[in-house]
Amino acid sequence: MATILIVDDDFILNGLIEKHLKRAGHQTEPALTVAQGLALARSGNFDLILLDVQLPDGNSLDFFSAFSEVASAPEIIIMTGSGDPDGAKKAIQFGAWGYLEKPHAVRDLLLPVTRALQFRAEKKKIGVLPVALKREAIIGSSASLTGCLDFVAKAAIGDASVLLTGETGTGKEVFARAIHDNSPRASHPFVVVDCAALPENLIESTLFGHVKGSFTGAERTTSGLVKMAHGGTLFLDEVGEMPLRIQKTFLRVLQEHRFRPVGDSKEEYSNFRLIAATNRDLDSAVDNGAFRADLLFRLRSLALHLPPLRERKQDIRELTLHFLKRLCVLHKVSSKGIDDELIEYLLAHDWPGNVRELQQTIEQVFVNALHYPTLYAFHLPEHFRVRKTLASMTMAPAAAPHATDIDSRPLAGPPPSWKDHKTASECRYLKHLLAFTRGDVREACRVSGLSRSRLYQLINQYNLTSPERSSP
Ligand SMILES: Nc1ncnc2c1ncn2[C@@H]1O[C@H](COP(=O)(O)OP(=O)(O)OP(=O)(O)O)[C@@H](O)[C@H]1O
Repeated sequence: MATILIVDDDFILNGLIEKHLKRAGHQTEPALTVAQGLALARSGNFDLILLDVQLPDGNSLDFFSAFSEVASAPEIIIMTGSGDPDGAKKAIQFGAWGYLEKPHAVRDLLLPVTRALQFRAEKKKIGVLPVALKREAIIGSSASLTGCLDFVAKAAIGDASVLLTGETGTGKEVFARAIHDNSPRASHPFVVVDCAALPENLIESTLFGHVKGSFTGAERTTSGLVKMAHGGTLFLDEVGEMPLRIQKTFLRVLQEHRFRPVGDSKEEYSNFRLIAATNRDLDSAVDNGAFRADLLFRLRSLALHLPPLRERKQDIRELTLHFLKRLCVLHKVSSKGIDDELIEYLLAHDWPGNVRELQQTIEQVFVNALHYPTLYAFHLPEHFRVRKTLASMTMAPAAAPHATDIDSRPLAGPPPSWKDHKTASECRYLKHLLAFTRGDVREACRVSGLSRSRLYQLINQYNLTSPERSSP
């Protein structure tokens, strides 16, 4: 006998399902809304939840993780209208046990329920009932983010190498840490290697260590980052920037977990798990000969692509509240409210710098509103307000200058290829950025929303004068 929660606002259907399940010997509880369902799920000890999608107080898929993460970690079967392949796909991506089309929900009920309960019983027997994921640093409950969290839960169990891809600022490092923190290696170090910032002449020594006197300046024997990650996780950030000659060496290290410190005759061993991240298309890099196919194959045993923020705007409000709360605690000021118009502005933006850009924007808003109890759109950086004001004027959208446009003059003559145009614009933007921030890397990152390593990567790519790397 199992305990089953039925969340469906159709009172009659709910009753029919209850009757059916009770006849089969199960205990049931009905709920008519997301809120009621969540309250019951949190206070009860359910084996299974039958979850309708469209409920009076919201789409239950938006709360899927809240249902699945309650203490009893129930199986979930989604129920929705017929002919909704998207709903079915989403349900499975979220980790639902199964999917029932509503018109036949009563008729077809018992088979999936029995299977889900059998599966649960087996899980209990072999002791793999999911434990709640540690995800304090990861905010958001959109469908795509929840899918990424499911990946974290699965990836954390084993030792296979993981490749995280996604635009700058989407949270690749945050997810790498979450995999580590949820893994059996959590009590050992998480060591970050920023491949874009490795000094060319010291790469081997930084990674593998060196013995005293092996080169000028090697005053004492030092361990490298690979050794430091022994027992824990080695995180190769911006792995696409790793020079080819090191890629070859690293492939062997990855296969054998053995390496030789600079100037040493003996090999050392390190039992690390590898997670790598990149915002580059490594398949194209392989085609261009800039990245080794065999290394990519090794890195990509498990792969996760993190969606850009513009594709999961449902997370913006939650992230904003989180960043604001953190700032209030940090600066020891009482909590502040957020005006709805401000959220509208944030939702209208495309966030090329993703969560990092949102975080920096909220920091700016916080500073501008330091003495106010509520944050208003007025406190946003100027370019947000300029763009919104222009958009709301009668001006045709195409004629409205974009605040971040570098050159809004009409183009003349035959257009260059898209690639040439993109290269020229990127280079011009970088020059403008570096001149505007007088080469201050931290400021350039803040203004552009680029990460430090991505900025260096672009500076190298366009052969621009590299600013000081020592600034924090
Ligand atoms: N889901 C999230 N919840 C809370 N904070 C997040 C989330 N995703 C990213 N952040 C924050 O955004 C910032 C950028 O995240 P992170 O460095 O992990 O991105 P990234 O994809 O590794 O960027 P890059 O490719 O530029 O190195 C960090 O301050 C991080 O804490």
